[in-house]
Order: sequence, then C-alpha cells, then structure tokens
Amino acid sequence: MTAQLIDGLALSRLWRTRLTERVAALRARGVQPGLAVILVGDDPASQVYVRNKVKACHEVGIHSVLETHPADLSEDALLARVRALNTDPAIHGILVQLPLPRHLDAHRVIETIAPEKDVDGFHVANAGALMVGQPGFWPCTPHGCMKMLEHIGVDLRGKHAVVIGRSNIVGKPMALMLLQANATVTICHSATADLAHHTRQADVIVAAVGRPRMLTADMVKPGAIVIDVGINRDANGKLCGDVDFDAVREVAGWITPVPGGVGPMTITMLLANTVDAAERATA
Ligand SMILES: Nc1nc(=O)c2c([nH]1)NC[C@@H]1CN(c3ccc(C(=O)N[C@@H](CCC(=O)O)C(=O)O)cc3)C=[N+]21
Ligand SMILES: [Mg+2]
Repeated sequence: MTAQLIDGLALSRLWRTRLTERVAALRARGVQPGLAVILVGDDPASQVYVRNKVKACHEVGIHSVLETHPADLSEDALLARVRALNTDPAIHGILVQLPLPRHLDAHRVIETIAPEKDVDGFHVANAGALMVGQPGFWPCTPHGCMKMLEHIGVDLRGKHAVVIGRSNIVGKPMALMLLQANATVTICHSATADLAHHTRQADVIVAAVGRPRMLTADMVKPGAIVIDVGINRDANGKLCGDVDFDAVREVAGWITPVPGGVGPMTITMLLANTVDAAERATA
C-alpha cells in the first residue's frame, strides 16, 4: 500500500484564491488588510521565511510592511515598535519572527502585541481562547494541519491522535485542536518512555520534533494519517521532515511531504488570520 499525498501547495493555492476574493471585498469598502513583520538580526533561515511571508501577502493583496532591525536592538526599542504598530490603523496583523536574539525576552515581546493583532496566535489571550474554545487566533502551523485533515475528509471523532512534541507553538495547540475535533489525544515528548508503543496505536500522527526522519515505518500503523511538521536539514544539507518519508509512505494511508506540506499551509493560515483580523477590525 502506498499512501495518498496531502498536497499542501495545492491546498494553499485553493485557500489563497478564496482569500484574494475576501481581500478584494475589503478593498471595495476601502479597507486594505495590512501585516507588519518584524525581523531582528540576520539569521539567514529567518530572512528566507520572512521573505516568503511577504511574497505570500503580495500574492493575495495584503499590504505588508517588513521591518528589519540590527541584532543588537534593545528590548525597549523593540517593545516601542510593537506598541506603535498596535495603534497603527493600517496594520491589522503583527508578526515578530522567532527565534529572537538571546538578549530579547520573546515572551515579553509577544505579550506586548495587541491580542486582536496577534495573527501568530502566540499571545496568552489567544492561547487561552483556544484552551477554553472561545474565538481567537489559532497558531498557524497546527491550524494548517487541521485544514489538511479537514481537506481529506477524515472524521476525527473517536480517532486516536498522537502528537509528538509539546511546544507552545505546535504540539500543545495541535493537541487542543484535535481534542476540539473529538479525537482521543496523546501527547508524546522527549521524556516519553516508549514512543513507538504510542505511535503504533495512532490513527493520526503529528510529528513536531525537529529531528530528521525520526518517525520510521515500524512506528506507524498501516493506513494511518501522518502529518509531518518538521523542517530539518539532513547530513547532506537536504531539506527533510521528522518523518522517514520514503519508508513511511509504504505503510501510511495519507502523508504530507516536506517541502510542500505543512510549510505552505502555515503561511496560508497566517494570511487567513490577517484577513480575519482586518474583517474583525472593520466590521
Ligand atoms: N513568529 C513566527 N511565526 C512563524 O510562523 C514562524 C516563526 N516565527 N519562525 C520560524 C517558523 C518557521 N515557519 C515556516 C513557515 C513556512 C515554511 C515553508 O513554507 N516551508 C517550505 C520550504 C521552505 C524551504 O525551502 O526552506 C515548505 O515546507 O514547503 C517553513 C517554515 C514559520 N515560523
Ligand atoms: Mg514541537
């Protein structure tokens, strides 16, 4: 059995077409959705990601402002920039690219973003809203994973979902979203005693570990849905996920590729959150 591919690029194209229409409707009533992206320092990977986000905004008609700051920017100066954007009526979404240089407290910076402009969904107000099932911005990566699961038409009710990873950005919100969809959810992490024991029982596996090809074929139940959140470089410098794709695709029922899977959907959900923010701000 060879798994069916969940194509994040194709699904992104579909979503971005619909978002383009919503942006056009906003513009017809004089509202141009705006996203501010703040990049501190010159990490080459972050520069690539940020450029992709700006490009994606352009694609759907979102106005984007890219602010780049030197790596030695003071925390006070960064917080002042965030506060200025909080009150800027042309800006509906604010994203501070992570990771930040070590002297900056990411938590403090994120908590300074107005929750209604926190299109990353990282502010405690948005994390809390997800936790209690109230409206708010959902973090883009797990949200994109949910849209991929919806797209293939799987009913998650009563399914066993295993999330590997417990970060605030991916693992924890992913588990809450799956729970909200009535899955039975297990969260595994670096201290889990027998990871394969859990993953072998899973109908859905979300791998968000950051370790190249760590999910191997023997850890996957035949027919399972496998979502790969990892973006790693292997020993040869090749981009790869947390899933041993070539082997796991022979066991799984559905699988997301890297690249072309969760990554593009993450950016698409950022665009969707920004359009939502503009609609809510001007309703
Ligand atoms: N405040 C903040 N919000 C983020 O959402 C955020 C962040 N900081 N810091 C870094 C991570 C990483 N991230 C990615 C998004 C898309 C791709 C993506 O589109 N990847 C392509 C491949 C890109 C490549 O070739 O390297 C793909 O998977 O097909 C990757 C990584 C968002 N992040
Ligand atoms: Mg994680």
